[in-house]
Amino acid sequence: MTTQQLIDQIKLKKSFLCIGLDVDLNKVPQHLLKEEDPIFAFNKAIIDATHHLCVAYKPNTAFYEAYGLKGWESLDKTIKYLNQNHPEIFTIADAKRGDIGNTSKMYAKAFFEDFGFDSVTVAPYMGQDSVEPFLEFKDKHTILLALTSNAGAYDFQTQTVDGKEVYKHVLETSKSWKNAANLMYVVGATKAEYLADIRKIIPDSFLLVPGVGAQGGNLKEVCKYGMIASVGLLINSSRGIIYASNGKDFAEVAAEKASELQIEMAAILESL
Ligand SMILES: O=c1ccn([C@@H]2O[C@H](COP(=O)(O)O)[C@@H](O)[C@H]2O)c(=O)[nH]1
Repeated sequence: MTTQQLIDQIKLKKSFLCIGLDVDLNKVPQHLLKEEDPIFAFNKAIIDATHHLCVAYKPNTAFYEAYGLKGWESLDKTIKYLNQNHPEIFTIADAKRGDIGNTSKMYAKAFFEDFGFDSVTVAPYMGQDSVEPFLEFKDKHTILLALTSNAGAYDFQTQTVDGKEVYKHVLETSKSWKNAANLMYVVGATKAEYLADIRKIIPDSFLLVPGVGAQGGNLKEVCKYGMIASVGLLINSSRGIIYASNGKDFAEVAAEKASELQIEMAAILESL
């Protein structure tokens, strides 16, 4: 998917919501455990109930890897279901990969070609040659971790090196990489106060912003400092939506939670 197609969807749906599909079998409704593939059954129900309210889905691969081969199969079924039934929806493999060049090439092939995701999250720590293999894929997006939502972000990312915070080095340096136009960045919603500075370095890039909902990030604050004319934001909520109920009404209640965010987003877009 191109960035323009993503922007068009945001305008059409009046939403820049990304729903996180972080499936934990200890949290899904009990009745689903009887299904042959409870993870896929859960995802399918959530997607069927919410696809009109969001522009992206983000399965975090950890929640699938945790269930071994069966988990990978559930992830594969989920992405195939999305690509077949909702090809207009942007898909993110939250896998946080990145390794020496020839290994990164294999990660990129796996997520972009085999699974068919539109994007994958990548850690910048190993530098240029670990990220550029992801950037080679046309109309695929590499979402680089810049300033993450967790407390540990202060351990390294905000530390100063040569008079500048490490996350700023990541943003500035990555702009010079080959096919940098295929880069997006992760900035946590819990770090909204950094967004004005971040926008000075990357005024036009899309940001994936996790941390609204369960982690306490504030949607309005993020938009105030991070939104640009072409919106430039994908706001993720996972637990706050998908586990809003663990009863038989789980998908309906997830849709209500997603709708609350979408209505808030529509109002913000209106005032752009
Ligand atoms: O900085 C980051 C990067 C990734 N995440 C991931 O996003 C979701 C957030 O889930 P919630 O349930 O809405 O808190 C999850 O997959 C994280 O691994 C993040 O939170 N922060």
